[in-house]
Amino acid sequence: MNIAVVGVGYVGLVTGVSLAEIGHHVTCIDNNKEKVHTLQSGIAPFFEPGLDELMKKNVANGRLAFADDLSSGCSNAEIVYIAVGTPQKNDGTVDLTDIEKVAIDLAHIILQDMIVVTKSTVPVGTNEYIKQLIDTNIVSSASIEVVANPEFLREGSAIHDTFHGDRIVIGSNNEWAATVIESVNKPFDIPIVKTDLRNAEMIKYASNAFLATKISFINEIANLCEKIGANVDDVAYGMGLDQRIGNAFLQAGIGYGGSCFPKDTRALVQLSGNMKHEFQLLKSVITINHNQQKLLIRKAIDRFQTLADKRIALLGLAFKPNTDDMREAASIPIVNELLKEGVDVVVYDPATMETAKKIFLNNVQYADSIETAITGADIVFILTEWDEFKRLDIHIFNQLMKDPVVFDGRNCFDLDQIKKAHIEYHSIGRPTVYRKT
Ligand SMILES: NC(=O)C1=CN([C@@H]2O[C@H](COP(=O)(O)OP(=O)(O)OC[C@H]3O[C@@H](n4cnc5c(N)ncnc54)[C@H](O)[C@@H]3O)[C@@H](O)[C@H]2O)C=CC1
Ligand SMILES: O=C(O)[C@H]1O[C@H](OP(=O)(O)OP(=O)(O)OC[C@H]2O[C@@H](n3ccc(=O)[nH]c3=O)[C@H](O)[C@@H]2O)[C@H](O)[C@@H](O)[C@@H]1O
Repeated sequence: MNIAVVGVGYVGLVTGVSLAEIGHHVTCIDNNKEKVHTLQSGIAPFFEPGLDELMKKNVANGRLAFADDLSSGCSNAEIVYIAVGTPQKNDGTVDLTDIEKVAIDLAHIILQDMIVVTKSTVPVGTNEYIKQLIDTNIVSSASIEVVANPEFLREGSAIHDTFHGDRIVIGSNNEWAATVIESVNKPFDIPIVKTDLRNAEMIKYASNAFLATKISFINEIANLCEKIGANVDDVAYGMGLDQRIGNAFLQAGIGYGGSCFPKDTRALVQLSGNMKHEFQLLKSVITINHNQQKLLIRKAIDRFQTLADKRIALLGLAFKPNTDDMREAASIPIVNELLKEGVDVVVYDPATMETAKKIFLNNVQYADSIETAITGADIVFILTEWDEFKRLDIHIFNQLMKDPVVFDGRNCFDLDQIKKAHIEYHSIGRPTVYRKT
């Protein structure tokens, strides 16, 4: 089918490329001309494993194109996907400005009947609002139907997730539109859940909130494990074997970040508040996460009393490995707090250095390798579990630091391995390993 995708961010670009890969003719549209220009020159505007190859392949076979203008980009489209951002406002509610703009702009250019599919994460009721906005502003006699098709991909494995997802949710109050979108997605060969608009919107928020809850839960267990002398990795393994619990999302650490869990959990708390329903559990999940992000600093202050004038090397700035995204990464509050404590901060990340420079400016030093970062450091904080860190020969800390003290916020190393090295090692929810004297 002929499909237009509006918004070429993580979700829009991956959606457009994947729909082209399964045989549709897709035009990806963005109002950021620079982004479109970059895409037209064959370069993806962000790092995502496997995306470049698939993008180039489908541009070359004529199924994928890019446009910076809604009208020309949608000229042949039978279906338009909306994948623009839905950021958070200061009060925690969702900012629907971009969604509203796309809906009204579409109403001005739609000339033939069309299905409008929302990929963006939007509060319950938004798809009905989109239909109402288009219906009241439409200039032609065409009619539209709306479908909520929330996205479940993860950054860093977006292509894999799209082709091997657990389910595709198709929400519509119109059976015909739902059936068309079901057939569009059939080649993915992934179980399809057909439901109504509100259920589909709620499935997305409930899923993200549940995953965030799992993370805060295991982090609380980790904090308790430290106090009672247990090891959270072993505890999580033992819990996860129970299929009712499952082993995914039980990795203890310094909390969740990224462009979605923090925003979507706050939005759901807000949405419940609007319905005069206090979502106590989710509020606690958010508070636990907030505290967890600063855990390494509390541990370091307990250990050293003051961090003033210490040189601390941060390994990892991205909110998780395999992405150059630092949105709501734990590294940001950690750096800000360390600077307040008077710490001399040096940072290294395999993918986010350019982004980091825009955030931390001249307030930190930027290293071009792990070795440069840790040379002469008093303390190392590990904030992201990049493979590059997990594969490190841990003796490197002895070689390049005087009295190596490592605070690992992602449990990158096995404790038995650490015991063989001559370092002091603090991790999350596991016993501290002290240097042999
Ligand atoms: N990033 C992720 O991993 C996931 C994101 N989501 C949701 O998907 C939505 C999009 O997220 P991202 O792709 O991360 O956003 P993003 O911020 O990376 O990209 C949004 C794009 O929309 C463009 N845009 C904004 N207004 C426009 C307009 N009027 N016309 C054309 N283009 C316009 C922007 O220039 C930008 O390129 C959000 O609602 C997010 O919550 C859902 C699942 C995963
Ligand atoms: O709505 C969204 O945008 C997406 O949000 C998450 O995807 P993403 O944010 O890309 O990354 P995750 O792999 O879920 O990790 C999120 C955060 O949780 C942390 N995390 C994850 C898993 C875990 O066990 N422990 C843990 O601390 C990660 O370090 C990271 O900071 C969801 O996993 C996707 O299904 C969803 O589509």
